[in-house]
Amino acid sequence: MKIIADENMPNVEALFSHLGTVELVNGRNLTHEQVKDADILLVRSVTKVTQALLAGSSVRFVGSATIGVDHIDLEYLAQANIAFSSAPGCNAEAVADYVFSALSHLYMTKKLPWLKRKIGVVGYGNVGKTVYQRFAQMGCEVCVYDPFKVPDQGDVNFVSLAEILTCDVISLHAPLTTSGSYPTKDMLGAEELSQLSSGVAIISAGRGGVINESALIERHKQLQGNMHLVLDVWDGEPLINQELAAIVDIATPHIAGYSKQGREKGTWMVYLALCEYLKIDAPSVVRGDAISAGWFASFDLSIQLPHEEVLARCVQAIYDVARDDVRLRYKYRENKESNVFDWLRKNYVERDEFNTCLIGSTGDASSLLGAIGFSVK
Ligand SMILES: NC(=O)C1=CN([C@@H]2O[C@H](COP(=O)(O)OP(=O)(O)OC[C@H]3O[C@@H](n4cnc5c(N)ncnc54)[C@H](O)[C@@H]3O)[C@@H](O)[C@H]2O)C=CC1
Ligand SMILES: O=C(O)C(=O)[C@H](O)COP(=O)(O)O
Repeated sequence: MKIIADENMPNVEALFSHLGTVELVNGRNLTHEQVKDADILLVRSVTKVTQALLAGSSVRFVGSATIGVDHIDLEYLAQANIAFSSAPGCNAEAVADYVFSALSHLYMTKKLPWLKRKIGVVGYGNVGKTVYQRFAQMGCEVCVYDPFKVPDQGDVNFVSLAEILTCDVISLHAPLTTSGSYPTKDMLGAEELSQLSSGVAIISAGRGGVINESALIERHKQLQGNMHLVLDVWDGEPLINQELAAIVDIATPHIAGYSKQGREKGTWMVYLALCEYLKIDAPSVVRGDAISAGWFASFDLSIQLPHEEVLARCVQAIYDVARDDVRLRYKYRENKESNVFDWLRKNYVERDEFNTCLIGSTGDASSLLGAIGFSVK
């Protein structure tokens, strides 16, 4: 059996080699020629899986080690009887960590006191729910907009998009969609952005294109720069709008989900799905072999203040989003080519999830850290 796999899937050879021959490829430039005699295709979000890529090939299973599926023509796969599996939720914790690292950065650099502000989350799927629940458990005033969720889910504070636009912090976790009753393409356009107040913080870690970038630049001008912007995703990746990158607080190359554990979970979930499709028992590889432990086993806090600075110091010890912003800006200064974006992603400096680290004391600060995603005793 021939398996073609994106070279950026961690552990792919170790996990899949017993099923067939694994050939690693650059997913961004994958061609029909490369896949035509493969049986299994394993991709990440940079490969457009379309009829043009697969028609006439022997591929019968496509696995995407990602949450988002906007790069996959699902209709074509169904019609061509090609099985498909993605990795729902694999990196939801990683994206939530990114959000809290971004807020920690805004606190440490601009003293933005987010704990007491009104927070709005867009999208209540695996990522949005994780982010929402972290804020809710911390006692923050948080609301969420998701037109596809019926507002009967316990005490979740579902609101309209108009209300989200009144929030002090807005975190976007909707997929990119261009059809249906609530398409997300340009969901935050000029009209919506005009509702935002001065001093708002926007974190965009869903998909590029959900915010209209020209309208965002314009609104930033109108507010005389009094907006805090954290962008992980961009319209037209792997190119990024340099005018926009220049005005944002944090610019990263679509790596919000790139924790070591999140990426490993993606490969692992697709591996289990393929074993199921092939009707074979996944051999004695247990989850613990496929998902790494973190570098810092635990922290013992000597301070118990429930304060953004205590949270920020712990968060930044595990993952400081500023390092990814600095790397991006440095690389683009050196080289303006489009491959900078993919280079940064391919050569990503590993990071762990907060949950790999145990907080070794009790009290207000440790319960907030538990809510933020750390493990607590
Ligand atoms: N930056 C990164 O590295 C990553 C980005 N993502 C992106 O984040 C998105 C969300 O991830 P998950 O929560 O796991 O996906 P999910 O599929 O579990 O949930 C998406 C949610 O968005 C909602 N939604 C759809 N249209 C909406 C609209 N117009 N307004 C508000 N909500 C809407 C859906 O009802 C659903 O509840 C993914 O589709 C993916 O594009 C995911 C992982 C990593
Ligand atoms: O899971 C998703 O959805 C994502 O956005 C991925 O984390 C993006 O990573 P790549 O698949 O582009 O490596």
